[in-house]
Amino acid sequence: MSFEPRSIPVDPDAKGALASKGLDYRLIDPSDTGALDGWIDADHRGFHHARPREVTREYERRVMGERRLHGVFDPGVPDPNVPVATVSSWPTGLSVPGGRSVDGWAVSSVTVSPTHRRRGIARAMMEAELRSAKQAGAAVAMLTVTEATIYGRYGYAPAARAATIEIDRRRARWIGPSSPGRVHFVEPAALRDAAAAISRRAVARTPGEIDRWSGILDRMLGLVDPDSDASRALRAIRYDDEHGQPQGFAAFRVTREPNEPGWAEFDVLAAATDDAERALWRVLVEQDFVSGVRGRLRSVDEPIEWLLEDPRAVRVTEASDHLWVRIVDAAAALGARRYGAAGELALDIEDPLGYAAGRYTLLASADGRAVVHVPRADGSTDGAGAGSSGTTAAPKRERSRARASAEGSGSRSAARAAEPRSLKLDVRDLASIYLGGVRPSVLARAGRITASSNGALELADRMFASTRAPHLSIWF
Ligand SMILES: CC(=O)SCCNC(=O)CCNC(=O)[C@H](O)C(C)(C)COP(=O)(O)OP(=O)(O)OC[C@H]1O[C@@H](n2cnc3c(N)ncnc32)[C@H](O)[C@@H]1OP(=O)(O)O
Repeated sequence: MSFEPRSIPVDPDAKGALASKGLDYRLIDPSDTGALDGWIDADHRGFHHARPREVTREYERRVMGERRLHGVFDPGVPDPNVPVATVSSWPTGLSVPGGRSVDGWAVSSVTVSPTHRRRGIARAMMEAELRSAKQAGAAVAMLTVTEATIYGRYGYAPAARAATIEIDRRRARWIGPSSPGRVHFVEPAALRDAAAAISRRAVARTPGEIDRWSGILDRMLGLVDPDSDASRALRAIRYDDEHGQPQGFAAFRVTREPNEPGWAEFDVLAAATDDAERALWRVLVEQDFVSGVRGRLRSVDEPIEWLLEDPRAVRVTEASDHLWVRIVDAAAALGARRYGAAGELALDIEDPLGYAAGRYTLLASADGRAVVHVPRADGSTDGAGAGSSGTTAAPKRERSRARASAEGSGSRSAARAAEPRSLKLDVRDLASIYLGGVRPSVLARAGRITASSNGALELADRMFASTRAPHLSIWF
């Protein structure tokens, strides 16, 4: 990814709104180390982290230097170099059903100093980020959240969940197939290149994952501060297939009291193949001298329960919202993913901020590709998406092929005469069904989606289904 963080100008509306409160909202120049360090200090303070040590600061400079950083400055505070509010953002791919990716805008590091809270600073920054996302050509904006009540007001909604899974070691008798390759212990530093390649493939096959940025693997593998106790406790394993090709890795640590069996805990298990996923799980759950294994940020449909004789050895101790998505360009977003069933479905989207409002008609063919008819300012519609992540108008031939496939040969004329089946939904509900994380019929039962008929709801469930449950396995 190559992105010039300052290629989009500072949002004039947010600048004006904050200036009226005596505050200066501005972009940080990453080559100005003093300004960058002030921003990093504010970010750490905002998330209640300790002041960064030099190794952490150097890492943060490297990672944050590639992002678009805004700070809000108050000239009246004792250290005016440290902003009273921060936000970071960057363009990145989001994996969607069908092994494809959509252009996304990641938002992170949203902090407002407790001395300046509830004056509308976060709102000004968040609304500016949506305008920047639109300007950058992103179809969706996304974030992970500290609290689930903050971001709905900007149109974000939970789109992929994550689970904490615990396995009771004594009951974990493996009955799954043996993988043909081998698992090896490796030094974390030696794993870096293979881990990057494996992660790219693991991300591509999992809707809900976002592209990894340079530096995140250093954090996962304990390479940011390798001499710290936490990094030295980290053990890394790699799965090589029967041809010796690396296909998966995990990093775990065993926490324990002296002479007591401990818990093997991991936040990272990335697999490019099912063989790799099974083999890594197996080594983790078959360790001796541990009472249990705890995996964080795992998928809500992890297959581990089906790989052990006693399914009750597995407990999901937490499962909650993790990735939050905001649809910024509905045509591009809807056109990027593949659909689980052929059909024609109209979506009447309400969006108080205007980005995605209007009627979009989805025409999905049996191969999962969809043409999206988008509203135009004059009230007419135009074709867009065409199953790609772009928003170019769908070629006529492609549209008629999709329509023919969606309608089926027997009922073609009847279907053409009828109004398309439709759903009425808020932009947040669209975000929640977008990756297949929840069925539209569940949101209809919750009174959030209104369908034109039971048939429309049933079709929507089938169309928006994803073979693989959406899953994001990192915080960002
Ligand atoms: C993507 C991420 O980075 S997630 C990390 C979020 N950051 C944190 O949790 C760090 C600690 N918290 C903070 O820094 C701040 O309290 C923030 C960023 C959550 C809020 O900043 P503020 O400037 O106080 O928010 P602001 O005054 O703009 O409020 C905007 C709206 O959000 C609401 N809001 C603010 N904080 C919260 C909260 N914690 N829970 C629910 N609603 C909230 C306000 O009531 C307001 O609602 P309204 O405009 O609809 O009436």
